[in-house]
Amino acid sequence: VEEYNEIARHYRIKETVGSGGFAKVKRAVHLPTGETVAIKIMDKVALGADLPRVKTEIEAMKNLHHHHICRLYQVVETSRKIFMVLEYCSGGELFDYIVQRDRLSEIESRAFFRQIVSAVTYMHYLGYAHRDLKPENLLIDDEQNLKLIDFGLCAKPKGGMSDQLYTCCGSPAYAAPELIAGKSYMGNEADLWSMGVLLYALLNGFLPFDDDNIGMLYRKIKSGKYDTPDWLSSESLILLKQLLQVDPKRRITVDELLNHVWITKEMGVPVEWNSKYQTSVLDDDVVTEMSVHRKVSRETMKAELEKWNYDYLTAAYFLLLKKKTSGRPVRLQMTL
Ligand SMILES: O=C(Nc1ccc2c(c1)CNCC2)c1ccc(F)cc1
Repeated sequence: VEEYNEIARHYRIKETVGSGGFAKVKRAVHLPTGETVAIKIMDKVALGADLPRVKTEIEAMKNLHHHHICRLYQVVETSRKIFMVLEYCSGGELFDYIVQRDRLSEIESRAFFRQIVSAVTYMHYLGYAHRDLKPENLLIDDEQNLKLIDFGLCAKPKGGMSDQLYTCCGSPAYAAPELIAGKSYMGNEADLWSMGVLLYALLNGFLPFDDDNIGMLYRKIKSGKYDTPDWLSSESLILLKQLLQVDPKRRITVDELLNHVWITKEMGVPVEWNSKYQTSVLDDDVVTEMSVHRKVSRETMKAELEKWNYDYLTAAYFLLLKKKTSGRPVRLQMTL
């Protein structure tokens, strides 16, 4: 109970919308703005050795501001719990979306895959590799936009993307051959393989490499051989072949992917991977509303906000900004 007091002061917690390994996710309402959020709740004792993964995820999300990456609004840590207040994605997981439809058309797959390419290119550009790309980690918001989640395994090698990574991680069915071979591997190259598995899942509704026996699964991945159902177009087959290249050095790169003929087909333009969010400059309307509401000067409020503490102020700022971009009034309802 006292664990929740801290969070309950500003949020009305609603139903559980997901529960994974060591986290439970609940829908909640941010009381000062009325906006809906998702709160990921973790128990530090239950986390055990996985606690560093949560710290990794929090630090990464603080630096990743992109319209196809789930936004972190606030972090609350009590003696026993960690609460991450995140962007709510009412459409749930892409995984369930595909299962409900058996498989997606090439046109719908292209629309989603371009968003994934946008998010992953942005991450790679900032020196991060996700390393756990799969449909369960892609959520759909209320405008059919994909939002990438779960940065617990992402890596930002010290020496930039050229640094090799060693830890084996992620979900086996999406893992690149070089990763399961235990060799050193490049995070961005492994992400490209996983994107190939993702594209295959979008277009077919099942996985290219699958087996209940982990040894058999690894053999299939290393073989690089997968079925090619007759509904796949020749262009789709070509792109899959370029992504699911067993040799990482022969695999397509994100730069080649951005304006690939399959990616631009009927869209006419390459993938725009730059973030639409402008976080370096504070929004005037939001600063005004917050400074008036807290009865402080704009300068004081700006100075507080620019600390980016990911506290109630950061959450109120981002959620007011979200209201503004969605065309809703930039108003705070109660004392912060
Ligand atoms: O919003 C989330 N999940 C969510 C929201 C709504 C629904 C679901 C998940 C699944 N059932 C349909 C409704 C969510 C957001 C961030 C996150 F890290 C994890 C989960």
